[in-house]
Amino acid sequence: MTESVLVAYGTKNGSTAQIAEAIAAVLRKNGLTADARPAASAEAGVASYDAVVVGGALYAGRWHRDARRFVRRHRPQLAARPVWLFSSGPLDASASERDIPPVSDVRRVMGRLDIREHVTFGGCIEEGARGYMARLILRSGKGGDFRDFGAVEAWAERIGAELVGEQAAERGREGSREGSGEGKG
Ligand SMILES: Cc1cc2nc3c(=O)[nH]c(=O)nc-3n(C[C@H](O)[C@H](O)[C@H](O)COP(=O)(O)O)c2cc1C
Repeated sequence: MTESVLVAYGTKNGSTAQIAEAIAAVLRKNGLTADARPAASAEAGVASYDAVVVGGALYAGRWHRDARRFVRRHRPQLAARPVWLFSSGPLDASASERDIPPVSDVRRVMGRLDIREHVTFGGCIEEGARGYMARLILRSGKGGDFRDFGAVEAWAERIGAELVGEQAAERGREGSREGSGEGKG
């Protein structure tokens, strides 16, 4: 059976949702089933998925509340699956130039769940963004789109390769068990 991946995201202005969609699209290209869903939506249940990617926008040094709540709510199911995390935030090229360490909310998750990897991608704030601070950032000319979709897709390719590789290895083990007659009788 094809492995299925949930890409759950917490966003305020929509740019993290687009990163999640890009990740899901790459996973599908790799032959997996993948859904990008708002972390707050009821649909974002975990039980029917084999692996989970959770992403959240960064606001004032915090991982988006929906991403935090999602992890809290689904922790037992997440603990039983491969999990990757991402953050999106920096409004400059820094995330493309170096690894940006996880914020404390994400570090806390990493202390409680054995996740595969966390990465921080550049963020985006554009005309129409909600909130006084967002408007202030835009007015001061510090807005823009700093998301590096090449980096996002490369990361998703790695996740896809890992899952597809593990799936093939599992099938190989099942095949050799059947071949040796193990489990029969
Ligand atoms: C009020 C405000 C606070 C922000 N705080 C941070 C921050 O602490 N760290 C960071 O890397 N980016 C910060 N950002 C940038 C956002 O994380 C970035 O715009 C992100 O792409 C927004 O994601 P969203 O469109 O999914 O809501 C902030 C943006 C705003 C408007």
